[in-house]
Amino acid sequence: TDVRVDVVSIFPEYLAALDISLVGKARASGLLDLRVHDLRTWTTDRHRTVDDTPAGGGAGMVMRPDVWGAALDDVMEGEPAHLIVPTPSGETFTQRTAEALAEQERLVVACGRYEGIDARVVEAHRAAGGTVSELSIGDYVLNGGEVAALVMVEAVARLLPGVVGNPESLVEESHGAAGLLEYPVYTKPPTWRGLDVPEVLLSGHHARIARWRRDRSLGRTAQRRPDLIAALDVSSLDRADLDV
Ligand SMILES: Nc1nc2cc(Br)ccc2s1
Repeated sequence: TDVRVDVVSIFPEYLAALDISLVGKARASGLLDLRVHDLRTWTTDRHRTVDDTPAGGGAGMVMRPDVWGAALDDVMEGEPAHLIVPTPSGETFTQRTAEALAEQERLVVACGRYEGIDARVVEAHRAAGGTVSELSIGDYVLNGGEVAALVMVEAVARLLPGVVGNPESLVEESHGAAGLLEYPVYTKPPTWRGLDVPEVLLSGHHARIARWRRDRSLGRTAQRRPDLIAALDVSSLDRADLDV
């Protein structure tokens, strides 16, 4: 069944990038029903106010629960959609998260700005029986959730059957099932600016090529992401890999 994704933001034009390329094709082909909404649609005053001062004081502004509540009620149309709230204080969004979200039929992404959204919006959704994921795309602070929404929607959309032309290309990739980083890739010409493609890749020996690639993935992962080595499911490596 097709996936419906609704994104609510005060900068809906930020999400226009999703009209391009893969996600754009998925939308055009009906695989992905992506709708973007302007939060200010649900404001109640002449100034279309979405924020107010933080309870307990402090700098910045907080997004109002009443405006968000009205928006999410409308967007969800009574259906129990999974609510995603990008936030620097969220759990880290990983490829595993993307795989889990790609199983959902409906996703609603609430893009916060300022210091965030009044916590009661998430609390009310849970109290109404809804599910919520508060997710961060990394340990850096953005100015709002829109960039995170772009990242998450793309990461999920490309996992939907039919979105990526060749599903094969989904198998071998960084952070894939094996949990390793990708090996370096080459194409023609065999020599370029005095630099050669590694001989083994031109040898036609598929077992050797596979071994070279596995070695390079392991080496790269150990070098750049030792944290992934710790998490590595050793059983996914065949014996030949271990006598490195
Ligand atoms: N890493 C992230 N930073 C931010 C900042 C704001 Br403001 C909203 C969402 C996110 S996700």
